[in-house]
Amino acid sequence: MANPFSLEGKVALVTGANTGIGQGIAIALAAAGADIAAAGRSEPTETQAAVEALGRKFLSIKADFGSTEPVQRVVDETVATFGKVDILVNNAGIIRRADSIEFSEADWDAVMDTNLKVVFFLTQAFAKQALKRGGGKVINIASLLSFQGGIRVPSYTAAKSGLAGLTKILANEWATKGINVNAIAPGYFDTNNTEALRADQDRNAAILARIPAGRWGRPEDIGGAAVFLASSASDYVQGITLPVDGGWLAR
Ligand SMILES: NC(=O)c1ccc[n+]([C@@H]2O[C@H](COP(=O)([O-])OP(=O)(O)OC[C@H]3O[C@@H](n4cnc5c(N)ncnc54)[C@H](O)[C@@H]3O)[C@@H](O)[C@H]2O)c1
Ligand SMILES: O=C(O)C(=O)C[C@H](O)[C@H](O)CO
Repeated sequence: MANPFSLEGKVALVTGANTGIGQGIAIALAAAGADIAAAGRSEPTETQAAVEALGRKFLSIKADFGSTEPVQRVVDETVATFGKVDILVNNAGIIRRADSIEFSEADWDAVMDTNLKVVFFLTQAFAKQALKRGGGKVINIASLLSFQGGIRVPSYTAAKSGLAGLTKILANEWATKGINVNAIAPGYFDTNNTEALRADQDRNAAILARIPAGRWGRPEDIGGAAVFLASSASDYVQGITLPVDGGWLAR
């Protein structure tokens, strides 16, 4: 039996792959055999070196996902270099924290645009080329706040809950057309995104006390779930949001 987790010959487009969770995912996909197109606004970092050390190709695409402007270009540039895109990982995302009573329209729009609207239109651009080629895999990076309310993050919770719903509708639409659409819900991971939470001693302690695994997640904790959802091992898995949370939701 062929290895169902192999990504040999596959091309993955990962947004926000130069840091944190996106970096963990890009390196794991490369270790499973995929070439990587990394689209985002930051410079290539150790992600590029790690992917190339694994013998895979790495393409860096500059893109600001604060609007839908770059979505078609990002898919086109990946296809121009690699001939196709098999796997899309919608990882780039932002968070804004404030009480709902004073939450600004600018912060609402920024989070909803980057974390939800742009994800939809990038996925649409990806699917147009994937459908012509017989299919592909979409992985959306959701959150525990796809399931729970959270604290002082109204637009983030709305966007990540919406992303779990979007994952289901797209899975429904494309399940017979060879595209799998699933999501991963990371728990509390030690990245830029959560720096402010670790800087607050009380909040940090409360978070750690609630995680059965007893520690923050690390970027390398997320790769296995991404390889599963990117590979033929998950061909009959559709529309799920898979927690990778050290047991947070089990508590
Ligand atoms: N850290 C956590 O605990 C946690 C938990 C659940 C979900 N997430 C999600 O994981 C994803 C990655 O976040 P992270 O924790 O690795 O933090 P991070 O800040 O290191 O990563 C976010 C990435 O998205 C990119 N990005 C953000 N806005 C962008 C824009 N307008 N254009 C282009 N790129 C942009 C950043 O450059 C960065 O590379 C996000 O969607 C986040 O919501 C994080
Ligand atoms: O609750 C917060 O303030 C967060 O930062 C949420 C985390 O980033 C994460 O999305 C939880 O899964």
